[in-house]
Amino acid sequence: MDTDLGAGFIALDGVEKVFDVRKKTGFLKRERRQVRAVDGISFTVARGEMVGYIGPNGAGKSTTIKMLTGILTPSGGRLRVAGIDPARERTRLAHRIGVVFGQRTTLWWDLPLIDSYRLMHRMYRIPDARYRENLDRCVELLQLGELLDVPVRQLSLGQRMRGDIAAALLHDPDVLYLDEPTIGLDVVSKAKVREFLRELNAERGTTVLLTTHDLQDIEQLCSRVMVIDHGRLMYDGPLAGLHEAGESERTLVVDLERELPPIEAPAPARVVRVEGPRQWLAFPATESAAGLVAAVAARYPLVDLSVREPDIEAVIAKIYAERTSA
Ligand SMILES: Nc1ncnc2c1ncn2[C@@H]1O[C@H](COP(=O)(O)OP(=O)(O)OP(=O)(O)O)[C@@H](O)[C@H]1O
Repeated sequence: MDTDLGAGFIALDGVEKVFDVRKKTGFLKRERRQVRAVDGISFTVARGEMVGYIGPNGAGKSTTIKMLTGILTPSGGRLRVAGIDPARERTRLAHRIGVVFGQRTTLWWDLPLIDSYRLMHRMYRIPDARYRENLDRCVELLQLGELLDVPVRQLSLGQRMRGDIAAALLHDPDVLYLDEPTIGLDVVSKAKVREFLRELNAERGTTVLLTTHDLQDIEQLCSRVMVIDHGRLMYDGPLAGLHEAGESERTLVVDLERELPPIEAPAPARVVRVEGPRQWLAFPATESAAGLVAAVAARYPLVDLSVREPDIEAVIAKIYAERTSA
């Protein structure tokens, strides 16, 4: 199917990326191998959409993002971001996009945060008034006020991440690529980052493509999710549909007052593990936990309980197994 590249703000049509890998197999002997990191991907993202782009390790997510920023040139297919061919006009595109890689920083390690921002102000030739306005807004919403004079290496991971997100937004990009923006953050920092992204999207209409292993990032931010595996698009639709496609389950972890036989839970919930007074009950991710919690609490002496979200890798693995066996 030929995707109309004019239709989406981000548009890919049959995009491929093949890496030539040379592996040493002996003295003076090398084997050449090709890795199809992205294997014919087509999708469009409308302006202002917030989309999750997920998949297991090595699925091809980073390679896709690198092609969308112009860092890598596709081996085949066509792509456009804001009407621009990224590989051909990387510098022009740089003024339209912001990128945050959770595991790396674009900030200068030894400089106070504000100095990195001043450097970006000049690098991107951001008009003074716009720079001021964007900086003030980010400082306020991301609570960076007290951190501006602190060298980046002294910031905590959560503070550094907020600093990085601000850096990606100083030039007012139309598109923001986020690669694992909440990785390693504590619950409070995660909430702050998510809240900020929601506001950014609602107020500015920034288009966001989000890569994450944290299903809650997607749940709280994205109405649409794309799943990629082995360089191919396996699923494109709402998150709820992903749960159904993968028939995923959540887990209710129950701490009882004492060791007891497995809890008799209302079907389809069932006990999947017992360890002393702690029991694990699996139930469909599409159902609310409230009914199950009430049923258990009415009959058993509880000390504590918590709900665990389905493991995203497990959901994807199930989808993949179903598609390949179909
Ligand atoms: N520069 C490169 N040279 C050779 N192979 C590469 C290169 N970059 C990526 N690959 C390979 O391409 C495949 C896809 O990698 P990619 O980094 O895009 O996956 P990913 O979905 O981002 O994974 P992760 O979640 O681990 O970051 C992997 O098999 C990887 O080893």
